[in-house]
Amino acid sequence: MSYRFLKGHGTENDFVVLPDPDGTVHGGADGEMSAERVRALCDRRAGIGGDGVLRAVRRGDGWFMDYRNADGSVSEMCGNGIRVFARYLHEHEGEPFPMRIQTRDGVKVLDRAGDELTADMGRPQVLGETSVSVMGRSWPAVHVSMGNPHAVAFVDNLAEAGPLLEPPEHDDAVYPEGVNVEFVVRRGEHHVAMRVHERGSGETRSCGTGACAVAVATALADGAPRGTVYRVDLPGGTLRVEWTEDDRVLMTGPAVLVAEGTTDL
Ligand SMILES: N[C@@H](CCC[C@H](N)C(=O)O)C(=O)O
Repeated sequence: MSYRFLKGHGTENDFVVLPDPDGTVHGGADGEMSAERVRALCDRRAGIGGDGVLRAVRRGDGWFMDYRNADGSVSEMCGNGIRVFARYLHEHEGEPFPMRIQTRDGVKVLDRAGDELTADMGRPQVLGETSVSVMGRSWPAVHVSMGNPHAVAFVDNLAEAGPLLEPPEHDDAVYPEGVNVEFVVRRGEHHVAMRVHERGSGETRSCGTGACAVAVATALADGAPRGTVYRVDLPGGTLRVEWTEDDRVLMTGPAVLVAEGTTDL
C-alpha cells in the first residue's frame, strides 16, 4: 500500500512526516505505528532517511505529534521535530499561528518568529548531578528533563568525546529509559556550542530539547537572570533559547520542508 510522506528538517535534524489524520494509515490494531516501519522509513540507504518520524494524527479539535526515534523507539518530545510539524500543519493543513500541538509531554504552543518558529517547550526540570563516560573517560553532567531525559556535560573541546559511535555510558538508575547526552563548550557570553548523542538515533546534527537542556544548565552555571537569550550552535545550525521569568523555555529556530511524495515502504 502506498502512502504520503514529507521530508523536513530543523537545523539538519531531519524527519519523515507522515500524515495520518484518522490514525488508520500507520496505526495497527492498537493504534500504534510499528517500529519496523519507522526503521524502514528512517534508513538512509534503503529508505527515505531521517533521525525520526513525525506522524500527524488528529485528536479532538487539534493534532497529536506521534514522534518516533530512527530505531522505532518512542520519545516524549522532539524540539526540532515540533517546529517541522508546525510548518507542515500550517502549510498543508491550514492551521494558523499561534498553534497548539499535543505531544506525549503535553500541549506545546508554536508561533512565528520571522522566517523561523518559536516553540514554548514548557518548564524544565533540573534533577541534579550525574556523570557520563565515553571510551573510559568520564565527565560530570547535569540531569535536565525537557519532558525527555538529558545529561549535559561541559567539556574543553567538542572533539574530546571522540566519534560517538556508541551511546555514552550513563547511570541506569538515573536514566532507566536511556538518555540524550550533550557535550558543550563555551563560545562567548551567552553563547555555547554543542554535540549530541541522541537516544534512539545516535549522533545527530542537532537536538532541540538538547539545546534547551544545555541553555538551562549553562544559565544556572552562569547565574544568568531569567530572560537571558542563549545562542546554541550545533553542527547543523543555530538555535536561540530563552528561559523566561515564568519558568518556561522558548526555543527559536528554522523549520524547513524539503520534499513530498508517496512510498510503499
Ligand atoms: N531530536 C529531538 C529529540 C528526539 C528525541 C530523543 N532522541 C529522545 O529519545 O528523547 C529534538 O530536537 O529534541
